Amino acid sequence: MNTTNLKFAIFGVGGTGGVIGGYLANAGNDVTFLARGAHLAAMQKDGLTIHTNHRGDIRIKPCKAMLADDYHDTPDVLFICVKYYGLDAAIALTRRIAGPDTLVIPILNVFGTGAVMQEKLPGKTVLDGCIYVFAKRGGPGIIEQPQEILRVFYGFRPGQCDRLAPKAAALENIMRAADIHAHFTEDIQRDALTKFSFVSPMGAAGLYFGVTSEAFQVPGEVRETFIGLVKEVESLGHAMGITFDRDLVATDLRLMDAFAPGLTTSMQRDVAAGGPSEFKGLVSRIVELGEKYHVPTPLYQKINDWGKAQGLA
Ligand SMILES: NC(=O)C1=CN([C@@H]2O[C@H](COP(=O)(O)OP(=O)(O)OC[C@H]3O[C@@H](n4cnc5c(N)ncnc54)[C@H](OP(=O)(O)O)[C@@H]3O)[C@@H](O)[C@H]2O)C=CC1
Ligand SMILES: CC(C)(CO)C(=O)C(=O)O
Repeated sequence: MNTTNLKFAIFGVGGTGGVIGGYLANAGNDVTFLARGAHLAAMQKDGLTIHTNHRGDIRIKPCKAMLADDYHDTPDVLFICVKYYGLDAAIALTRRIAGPDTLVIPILNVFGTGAVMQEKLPGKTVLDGCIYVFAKRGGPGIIEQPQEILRVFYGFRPGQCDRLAPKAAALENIMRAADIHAHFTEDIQRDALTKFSFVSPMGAAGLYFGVTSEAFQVPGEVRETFIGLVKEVESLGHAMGITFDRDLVATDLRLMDAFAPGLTTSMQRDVAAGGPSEFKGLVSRIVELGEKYHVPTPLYQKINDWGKAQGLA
């Protein structure tokens, strides 16, 4: 298995896919961006530009970009970077293009996405993953990344065949060389739920109170609700048999307190834009899991009921 020159395909070139693919391509890797519409047309004509606040503009030109339907190669690594409501298309694409040696890595915020995909894709290797980044699409061909944070975790779930572990380990080095803080972790469920324990409470409370990052950084109802939601996720994790390697409340508060003012989660931005959102995967899912594992989730229930009344769930 050649792990020195990996071929990457990125499905979904928005905030996350644009940054992962853009950094990899900028470091000289072979990256194909699978996109659509005016964004695709702009990438094909003018390349992909990532505006960052910490290292200026990153420009990928020429940029290998095409419609997913036009991709007929077999990538070594396929990053799935669409929203949860785009997962059916991701599953169909993976079924068609992933080979026996392809690592498929979904980085979605919705905990458990890899297992959901794997169930529908026997014979493929779908890991689980998550990402810490703030990024969104600007105009066509443009990604905005206003914060420096960029960490990607991925790994095999317990019991999953890890025949491709050497390739997954090589990937970690390739990503690090591209300035992506990658972690090929031995406990992706722990690490993905740790990430979830931040983004879900921030998104849920942010929507419920209609606030952005600075409101979480001062004592009061917003911060207390955030802490309460983190604790509910933590209890659920314990009930699911996950052992965390850190205090989630302290970790999540530290992360929150370091944020610039005015930041929101991608779910909040989707709701603000009036389109579909990941509310079901990020909020309702915890209520369902709470019922399944007999863990009380009163704050999630309250916000879920509110979200249902708003038409979000
Ligand atoms: N953005 C962020 O800062 C973070 C996001 N996340 C999570 O990462 C996941 C991805 O989010 P994000 O990157 O923000 O999402 P975006 O909406 O920014 O990007 C998704 C992209 O996928 C494209 N897409 C969807 N379906 C197809 C298709 N069939 N063919 C081609 N392109 C397609 C969309 O195109 P179109 O616009 O045409 O629909 C869009 O450009 C989510 O689970 C999110 O919660 C996690 C951490 C941070
Ligand atoms: C935690 C956060 C806010 C940044 O990684 C995120 O995941 C999101 O915007 O969806």
